Amino acid sequence: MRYGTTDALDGVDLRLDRGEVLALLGPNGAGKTTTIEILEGFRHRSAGDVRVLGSDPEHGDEAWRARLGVVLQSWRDHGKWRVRELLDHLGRFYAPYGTPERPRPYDTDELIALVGLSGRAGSTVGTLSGGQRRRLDVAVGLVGRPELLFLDEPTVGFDPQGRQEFHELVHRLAAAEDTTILLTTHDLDEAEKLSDRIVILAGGRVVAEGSPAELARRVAGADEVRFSRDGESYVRSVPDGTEYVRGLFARHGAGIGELEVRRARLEDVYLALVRDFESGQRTAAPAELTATSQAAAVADAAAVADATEVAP
Ligand SMILES: Nc1ncnc2c1ncn2[C@@H]1O[C@H](COP(=O)(O)OP(=O)(O)OP(=O)(O)O)[C@@H](O)[C@H]1O
Repeated sequence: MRYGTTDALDGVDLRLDRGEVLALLGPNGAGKTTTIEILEGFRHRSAGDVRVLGSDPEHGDEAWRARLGVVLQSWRDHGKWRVRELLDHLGRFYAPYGTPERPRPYDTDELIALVGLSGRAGSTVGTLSGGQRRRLDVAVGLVGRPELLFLDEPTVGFDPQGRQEFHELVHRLAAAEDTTILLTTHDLDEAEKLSDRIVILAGGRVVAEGSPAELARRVAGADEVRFSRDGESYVRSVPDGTEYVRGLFARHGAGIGELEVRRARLEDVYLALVRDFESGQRTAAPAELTATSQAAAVADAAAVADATEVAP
């Protein structure tokens, strides 16, 4: 994807399997939104091959579109509609595309309950709080019971309880409804909790890819062990915390106190990778992290060259 003379995405190659939850992470301007807008068919790519649910998004018809759910970063209109009315209305567009396995649309009240808006079903959209508005955005994305759901920073403005309920919803959608989910977030804890696989973009390129655990293992001296002995405090950075602690007790037994083991978190890997990238040390994913799974392709994006934009 090129804007003018700037490559916003270069050589991005990704694949999602049915029922998989993939999180796209990366600093501001990394190319996350551009990637998902290309996959949604909202943006003409400059070059490269893309297949989403078997079709090129630029040529996707209504029946194809009905199988997708989209939650954009922000969406402001319909202020005078009431929550139930709006979802009822939008749901009607999906009715012709229902199948026995995937009845469309969702029952409106069931959907409202699913996103935790039952108390506001009769309220006008303009009177919702920021977090409630975001829940409605998620409901709009879900109303057609999508097979593939795009979520661009879905939990911005959610309170902790809303966030947890949303995480449960995502797990339920992926497990019970086999919904494939591609999400972007700046919340690394959220990415770690929600996703089967994480792709980290920086400067329009994939700089790392793997499960949260695989990525966490990438940090050298991954575990941090803190303890005290004879009144002195120690901090050690070691590859395997369990083995180190075993040795510690074998040598010093009851002399060890205040033990704390901290495993490497996704946040450590993420910050290290982005720092490397920004200092010019890393421009592409390490080979061992780029192997992707072989199962059915849902989305495949690649890019370089010249571009025009289409309105969503
Ligand atoms: N319509 C546009 N015209 C020109 N450049 C654009 C356009 N849209 C995005 N860009 C540029 O493309 C790059 C990627 O932007 P994108 O919005 O995809 O990043 P992002 O990873 O989603 O960022 P954020 O985390 O801030 O949402 C940025 O450098 C941005 O300035």
